[in-house]
Amino acid sequence: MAYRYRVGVRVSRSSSTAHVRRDGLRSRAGQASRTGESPVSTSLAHPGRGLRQRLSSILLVPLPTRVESGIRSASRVWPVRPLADPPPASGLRPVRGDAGLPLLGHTLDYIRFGSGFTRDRYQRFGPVSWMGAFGTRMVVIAGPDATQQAMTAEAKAFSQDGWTYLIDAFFHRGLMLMSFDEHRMHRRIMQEAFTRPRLTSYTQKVSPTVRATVADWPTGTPTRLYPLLKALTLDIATSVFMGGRGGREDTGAINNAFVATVRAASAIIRAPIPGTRYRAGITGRRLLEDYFTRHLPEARASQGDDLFAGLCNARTEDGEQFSDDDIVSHMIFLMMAAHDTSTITAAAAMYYLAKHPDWQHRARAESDALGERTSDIDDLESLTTLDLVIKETLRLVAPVPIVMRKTVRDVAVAGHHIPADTLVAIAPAVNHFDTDVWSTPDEFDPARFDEQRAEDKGHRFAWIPFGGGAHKCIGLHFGTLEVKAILHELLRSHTWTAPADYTVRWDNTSLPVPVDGLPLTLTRRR
Ligand code: HEM
Repeated sequence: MAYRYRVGVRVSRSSSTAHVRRDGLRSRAGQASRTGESPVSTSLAHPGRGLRQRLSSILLVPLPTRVESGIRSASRVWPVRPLADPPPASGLRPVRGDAGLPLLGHTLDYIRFGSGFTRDRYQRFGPVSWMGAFGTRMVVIAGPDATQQAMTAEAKAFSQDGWTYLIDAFFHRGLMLMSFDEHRMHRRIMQEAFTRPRLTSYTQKVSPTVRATVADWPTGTPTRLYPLLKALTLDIATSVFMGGRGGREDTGAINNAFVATVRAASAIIRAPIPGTRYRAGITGRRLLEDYFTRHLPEARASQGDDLFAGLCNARTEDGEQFSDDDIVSHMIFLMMAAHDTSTITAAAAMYYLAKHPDWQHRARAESDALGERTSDIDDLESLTTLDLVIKETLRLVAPVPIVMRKTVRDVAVAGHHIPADTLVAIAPAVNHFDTDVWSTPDEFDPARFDEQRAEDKGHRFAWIPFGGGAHKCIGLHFGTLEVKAILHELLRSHTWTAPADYTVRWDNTSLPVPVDGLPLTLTRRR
């Protein structure tokens, strides 16, 4: 990779080829420089091109409120029908819902309105409904009671094949795609790579990467923070997950492969036709398999304290361990599971802290009190204000707003009959706004999580950004620590602001990402 931007900044000192342009755009294999395009010229200062970049999809074009609510109402015009008749004398009700547009169903409504759309349907149909989406029909389960029932009491009726439908082609044999006994066995082995001593070593690697990276971030002008954070979390993953192995390879290509696999999950055309998102996802998967397979022998031979070596050496008391193929598949899934979710959380937290300077100030006071030293796991765990801020951020912007399942037999949820072999989307993000649990749920109010108010304790399934039951996120502690380390370092080194009239919009094409890359203005403190 022997190209340079005319005006650009190296974002990371730890990755050799990961370049991010001054406006926060990650390089796409040097395209911009080869075409002679100045990176700064693509910044917010140039409305024409900026517009194209800001609108990640034509579906997300901001519209006047009247038109927005018109589009929302249009999603309600379709005839409502029962999904299937309940067994006679069962006392169960049919699941009601509608198919939406031919083929597309309600896919476009979801992309545009995200959890706003699922909240609408919850109000309209209650905790169990069905809709057409992603070329098929799916039941949506939402609300704390129904979610709890599906994820715990009736969990045996739900396999992970709902995920298989959406992402198996790209995340084949990731832990989240496994069900029942096989899942239990793989999870037991993987748990060995997530013990407290291992988390301590992973966390140790995060702060130095963050410190080195954010020192180079542009200041004094609106900068798209999301791509910068995404590059940073990829650098962190390279260090924590790979122990620096492969650090000299084209991290830009690896990043693009991840982006392609994640985006392909919600592709409307679900066949590998050239030029489609789906095809790009398949190509990305191949590249990632090749990448991890190449580095596997070295990771196997090492006793390293990175996650890759951790998976290679993980062994249960009964001697169960992963095969080479397992490790490659688990690494691809883990990198994806950790990378986007942490980036979204860090970006959303930065947004809320910009909009609520009182909380930024309060969190900074705690970070400053820790002093200059590189924070370890105990330091990060002591940052209680950031705890509240991160919890509230995960409530308002759940990085995984729906989790997928498939029924393996007929099952009753909240008194509704769901037939066997039905695709199911459980919607945690709806629970996060339930007015039975949360006061003024649309407001950013981190103190709702403090010991006095403890609103989250109102229901076991009120706050479930990491899911619940057997598949609850295995990386929830590491994910939280990573986001904390990023915010902690940023609070110490910078302040940041957003214009008073700025409101972020989220693109829900796959996991939620800020449509405009999140332009915030950083100011260096020292
Ligand atoms: C803020 C960060 C994160 C969020 C919000 C998040 C969210 C979730 C959710 C909702 C699930 C449940 C999926 C389901 O029920 O089907 C899940 C599962 C999972 N997550 Fe995370 N995650 C985060 C970070 C991480 C990190 C850092 C890692 C790895 C280092 C990770 C690895 C996994 C794995 C392996 C699973 C599958 C668990 C299983 O099926 O047993 N996640 N995550």
